Amino acid sequence: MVTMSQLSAATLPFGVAPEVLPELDDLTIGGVINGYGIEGSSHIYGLFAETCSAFELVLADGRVVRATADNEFSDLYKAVPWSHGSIGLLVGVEIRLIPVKEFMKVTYSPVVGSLAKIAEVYEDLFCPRDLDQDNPEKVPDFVEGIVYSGSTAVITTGRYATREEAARKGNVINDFGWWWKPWFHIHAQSALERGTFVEYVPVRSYYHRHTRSLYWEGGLIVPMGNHPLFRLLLGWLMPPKVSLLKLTQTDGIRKYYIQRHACQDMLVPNHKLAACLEFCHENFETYPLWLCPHRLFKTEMGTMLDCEPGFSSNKQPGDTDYAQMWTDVGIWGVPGPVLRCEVWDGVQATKNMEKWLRDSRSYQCLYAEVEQSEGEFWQMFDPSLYNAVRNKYGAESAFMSVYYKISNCKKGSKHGKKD
Ligand SMILES: NC(=O)C1=CN([C@@H]2O[C@H](COP(=O)(O)OP(=O)(O)OC[C@H]3O[C@@H](n4cnc5c(N)ncnc54)[C@H](OP(=O)(O)O)[C@@H]3O)[C@@H](O)[C@H]2O)C=CC1
Ligand SMILES: C=C(/C=C/[C@@H](C)[C@H]1CC[C@H]2C3=CC=C4C[C@@H](O)CC[C@]4(C)[C@H]3CC[C@]12C)C(C)C
Repeated sequence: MVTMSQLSAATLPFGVAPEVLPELDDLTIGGVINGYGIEGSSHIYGLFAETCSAFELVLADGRVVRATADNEFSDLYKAVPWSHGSIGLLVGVEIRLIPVKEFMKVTYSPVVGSLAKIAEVYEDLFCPRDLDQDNPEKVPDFVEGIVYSGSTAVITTGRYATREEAARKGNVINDFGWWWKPWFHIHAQSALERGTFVEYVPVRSYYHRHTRSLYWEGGLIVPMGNHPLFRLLLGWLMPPKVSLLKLTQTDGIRKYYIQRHACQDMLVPNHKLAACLEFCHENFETYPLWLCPHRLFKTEMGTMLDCEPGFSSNKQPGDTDYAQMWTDVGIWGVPGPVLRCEVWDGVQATKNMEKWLRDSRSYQCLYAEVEQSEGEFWQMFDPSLYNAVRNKYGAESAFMSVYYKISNCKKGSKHGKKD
């Protein structure tokens, strides 16, 4: 139950931070490990779970074990991410910390052109085609892309900077973490008019930059939330607690979100990004889209997700023998056809997306609505290690299987179809 906000507050006074710190204040360590956690530094370090060196778990038989990548419980260590609490209860975690500086030098670069051009510029900014593996300083510490329409995007890159550098004459310091400041994605969008600009941001405000507006979902819940007067007087109230929203969600709101709203993340290898953006445009036409690069590591044991088969012999910019460069495409908001009052079927759009992902050997994020069948789900994810670990540690008789926990088939029944 330790949150991302508590984590950064506890580590930054010592000049250190986790390698990957997902942006929303209230996400929990347990949630981002058993589900998945990502941030603009994941192109270097991978997903949050990969930055942890040990998990302490309570197993179905009551044993408390410490699992690491190379002890007798290494199978548990590999199987916990994406398992959604269906293997054991995570009660302790050892997280790797890195030394960090007090500021982030943020560069906002506008891109105008086709979706294919956006994908190309985005990729060039964090893994240049001439990437020299011996020159890692060419690679920024943080990267994210926000695609505002079928032809416009702003890619932001961040590099840690000292207080002295930030304070140098001519540099702009902008602490956009304050409640009266414009929401981050709106501020970033101004690069489309201003052109490329650079500013220095206190590092904690940068880490949590999407909290106040829940990326851009906050605008749907509080439509006037970014109005200057609202920000000035009531901005400190933002964001509404996601757990409270979930708890108070009525059937009507839930149906609206499933049928007339998109909230999905697609994980794709980078060389499929342009095709994925085209697919998103045809299937959802929802903007902005979020692009967050991350490395996916090849593992000997296999996990629920792994690199694309054959990637080592078909290496793309940024790939190594042991990790492939992927991107999380976040699709959150009201689809174009719904805005234009046209017919649009949210369930069908999700099914289309799941099929596209299965056909492309890519993955869906499981916090979202999952419509695919159990058989299709296990075509997308690799069940080998997951099933072996559940069987070996007695989880099968204690915890519901991940598919029944997260999929739509359980809705309406307390324990899911299988139970
Ligand atoms: N940048 C990012 O990475 C972001 C990620 N997210 C998504 O939000 C989720 C995290 O949200 P959060 O509210 O913290 O988590 P949730 O409470 O939604 O938990 C996510 C899953 O992990 C399980 N879980 C949580 N803690 C434990 C634990 N200690 N031991 C075993 N299982 C556990 C939950 O099981 P149970 O249901 O039984 O509680 C649930 O299935 C992530 O999984 C991610 O998909 C959202 C926004 C940003
Ligand atoms: C996974 C990522 C980001 C996801 C966020 C955009 C969504 C995660 C949880 C989402 C929400 C949860 C519950 C809600 C209650 C509803 O009544 C309203 C919608 C919502 C607030 C919904 C909004 C989107 C999320 C915050 C990435 C970054 C990996």
